[in-house]
Amino acid sequence: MENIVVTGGAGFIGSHVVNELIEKNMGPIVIDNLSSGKIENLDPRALFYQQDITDLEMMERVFMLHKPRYVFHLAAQISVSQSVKDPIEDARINILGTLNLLNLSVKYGVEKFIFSSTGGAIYGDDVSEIPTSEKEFPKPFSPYGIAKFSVENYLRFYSEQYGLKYVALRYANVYGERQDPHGEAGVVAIFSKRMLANDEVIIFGDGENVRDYVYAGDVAHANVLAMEKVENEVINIGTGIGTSVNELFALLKEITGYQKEPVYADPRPGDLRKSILKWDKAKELMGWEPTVKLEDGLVKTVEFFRTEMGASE
Ligand SMILES: O=c1ccn([C@@H]2O[C@H](COP(=O)(O)OP(=O)(O)O[C@H]3O[C@H](CO)[C@H](O)[C@H](O)[C@H]3O)[C@@H](O)[C@H]2O)c(=O)[nH]1
Repeated sequence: MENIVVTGGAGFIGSHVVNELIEKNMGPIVIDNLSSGKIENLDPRALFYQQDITDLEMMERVFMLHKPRYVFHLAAQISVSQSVKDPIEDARINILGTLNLLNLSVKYGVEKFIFSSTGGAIYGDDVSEIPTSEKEFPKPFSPYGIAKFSVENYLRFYSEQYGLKYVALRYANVYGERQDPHGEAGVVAIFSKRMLANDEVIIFGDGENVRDYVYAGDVAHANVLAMEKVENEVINIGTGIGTSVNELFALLKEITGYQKEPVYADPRPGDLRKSILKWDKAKELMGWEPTVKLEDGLVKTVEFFRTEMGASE
């Protein structure tokens, strides 16, 4: 069996990638420091190292031992607002941690490096077209987006200099089972959990900010297709469909049976007004398309939180 490393495999999106690989009988080796990932997220059939990507010595041991053919890199400092508060820490993990993995990938002969980048945080607000394609030159507005774009540039360098093949996937707003609703996580997880607990739901601003919500299972599938079908490309992964926070609230209200009205609060500083991604390139190059409609994905997500909350009562 080919060895495949998934960093961040105990995290939200990473655990979906792990599941998809296991379904395909490609049991992966997971590296995760459990800073935001959880052991419960992880399929027990995956081989697990609780290690930090910034620890070069430990990373080298894993690479030396397993000589992976493919690396899916999803471990990251995931909070945009945290990156604004502490750009150095964000860069330490998201840039320097990634460079550790890139150096080791070259040294130990990794065939392809599949990187989780961002669509929402990379293009910024001032775009020439919405839905936005990969042709748009990135103008990231946060240290988080700057770090992701830096890594994309390093990937190009490593491929030209050392022949390391790569794919960078720029995700829209990913939602689904196992998203962590605490702190800075995505709006779908936050709203779902609050509605199920009958807590207040807060909408920042007027609720007309628009996002492109893509289901985590579809994102996981895009990762596996990227491994199999393309090289040295940057590819958007989204649905091309925009949904406002007010619309999202209404959909989740219906699904959960929530009775309260939302509480409108001040706009969140730095929030984009509108972000929607074109996904034609993903279709063209690797035959990917979003398969789970938002309504259906929300039902699955709410079901997950309902079960999880029931289990912890
Ligand atoms: O309690 C909340 C939480 C969010 N929102 C609104 O919901 C929309 C989406 O916010 P998210 O925090 O879910 O996501 P962002 O669009 O800010 O996206 C950022 O946060 C995401 C977290 O899932 C990803 O990291 C993504 O890459 C990054 O750009 C925004 O208009 C936000 O103001 C609310 O109204 N109430």
